[in-house]
Amino acid sequence: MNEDITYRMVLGCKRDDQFDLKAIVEETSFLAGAFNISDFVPSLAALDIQWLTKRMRKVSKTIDQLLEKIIDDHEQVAKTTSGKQGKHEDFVDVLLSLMNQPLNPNDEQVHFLDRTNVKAILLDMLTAAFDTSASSIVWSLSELLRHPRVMKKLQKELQTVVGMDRMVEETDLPKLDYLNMVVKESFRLHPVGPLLVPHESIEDIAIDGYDIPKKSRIIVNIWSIGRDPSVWSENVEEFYPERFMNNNIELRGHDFQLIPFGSGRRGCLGLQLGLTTVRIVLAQLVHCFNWELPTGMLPQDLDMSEKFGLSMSKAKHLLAKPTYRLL
Ligand code: HEM
Repeated sequence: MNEDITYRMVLGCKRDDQFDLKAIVEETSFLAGAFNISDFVPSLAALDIQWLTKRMRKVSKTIDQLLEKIIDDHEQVAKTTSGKQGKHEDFVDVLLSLMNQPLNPNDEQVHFLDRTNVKAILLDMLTAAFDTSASSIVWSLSELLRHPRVMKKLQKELQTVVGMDRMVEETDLPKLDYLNMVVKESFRLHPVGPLLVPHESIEDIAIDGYDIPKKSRIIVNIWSIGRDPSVWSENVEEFYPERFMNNNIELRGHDFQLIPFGSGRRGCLGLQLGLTTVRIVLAQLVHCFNWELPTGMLPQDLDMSEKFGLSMSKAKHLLAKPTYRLL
């Protein structure tokens, strides 16, 4: 489902079965976050002893073919619909409309965007959008399966606010306070970007007695912040959404104890979309279905190990049996 949403949202088209987007994005994220010994011993780079460069070349060729095809298709459609009224424009169309525009009216040679830039932006959006929402939903549902009390309470809220004769809609989301707390609690324990993306300090600064010079590479470990008892309290390892009951801690980057989307200028630009996707999909899964773990498995036995990469997903797939529950 997430693959379909991403295709439509970023590429403005239906899924192309010729390409396995999930595998492409997973391989790209793995390679981007992989430990590369040549970063520390540059003289080994030419040997490519971990075969990372070889794999990167292979995946980059596949990505290029996919993006070239998407751009070609959009250019074809643009030619045939040019000048027609009511033409629907998607994200790729907007980027293409900016392609080859002069950045400076007095200098025709320097362009705002070229074809390579367009492909890079599309790849950035695909990798940033694809795994993040899906992983967050899997983590949240897994925590609900491990905590039947929370699952029941959430189902009760959905039953009261939405009823049992229709599905949850986006307009219901502001009324679903407990859902909001469940999602925050899940992001606290399982941020899909545990180290955000590397930032750079723009001025000299001292934090807690440590001097950090201007232009330092800054890695913010939000995974640790989310599990720091001095920030949250003693029951920090427990999945307990009620901790958000009487406070205004938000996910938008103002409350530094909870920044799963980062903060500031380089924070996630898909925050609103990602958050809405996680909330609506989780709400529908919990509202439409009762969930059971495989026979004999107890909630506390559910494996919650993490797979570390550029994004942090669950190491083992979640297996659970749904039973439809709406009227
Ligand atoms: C639950 C879903 C998502 C989560 C948890 C998430 C999380 C993040 C995080 C932690 C960062 C790095 C921020 C920083 O270092 O300060 C980021 C960056 C980014 N995200 Fe998301 N994201 C999600 C969904 C999306 C979606 C749906 C899109 C696009 C439609 C998107 C586009 C981006 C982009 C383009 C950046 C890079 C921004 C920059 O470097 O300027 N994200 N995201």
